[in-house]
Amino acid sequence: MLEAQDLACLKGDRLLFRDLAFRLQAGEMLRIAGPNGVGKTSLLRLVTGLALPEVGEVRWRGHCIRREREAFHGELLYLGHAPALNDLLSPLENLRFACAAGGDHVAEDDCVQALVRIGLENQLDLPARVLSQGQRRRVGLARLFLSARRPLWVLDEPFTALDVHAVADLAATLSAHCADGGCVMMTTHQDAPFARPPAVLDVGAFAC
Ligand SMILES: Nc1ncnc2c1ncn2[C@@H]1O[C@H](COP(=O)(O)OP(=O)(O)OP(=O)(O)O)[C@@H](O)[C@H]1O
Repeated sequence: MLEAQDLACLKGDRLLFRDLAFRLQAGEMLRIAGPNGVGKTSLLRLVTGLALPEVGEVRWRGHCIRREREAFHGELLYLGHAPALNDLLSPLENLRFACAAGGDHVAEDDCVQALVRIGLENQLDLPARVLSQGQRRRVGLARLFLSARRPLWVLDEPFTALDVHAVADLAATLSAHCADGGCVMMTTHQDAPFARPPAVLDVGAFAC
């Protein structure tokens, strides 16, 4: 479904990696590994089309994502490493805004159910500024329950700040998405109890 060939990434005047290639099929999970600063987030930004590679290209369903941008983004859910919340809005308002901004027209009841399912039933109407770091992370992750129709999930450090039960729940959610024919590409520095261990792409192996 998703593949990259000969990718090179330039940041400032520094080439982070080159000749990077991978393939991600339906039902598969790929973990992007490597030390701090090696270029994992930078790779996710290339893969999502938020940044352009210096060399190489990314293909989705055989088409270059630069040429089929709209169709590709309609099938992609990208969650960055920091939950992008408006501190003045509640989790419910933030989730509804994120869905609308991403082009998903989701009913309020479905947003409430997603937040309850991710463990925020007691925080639905609080301003986001009073939430703990783990609760902030959960608000962003609630989108996963509203994005089953998007087969490709690209997640930057989704486990950060989650407690042990939330890590297990998220691992199960990601495993279920793959079992349903979706695919997941993520960075993480921690182990999680996936149904099947993900394939690993070590960006350090392509570092310049
Ligand atoms: N505009 C820029 N100019 C120069 N260097 C940059 C620029 N933006 C990012 N970098 C560098 O690019 C490198 C890769 O950053 P990136 O966030 O992709 O790393 P990472 O592997 O995701 O790290 P971490 O594990 O800490 O999240 C870092 O060394 C960073 O300092």
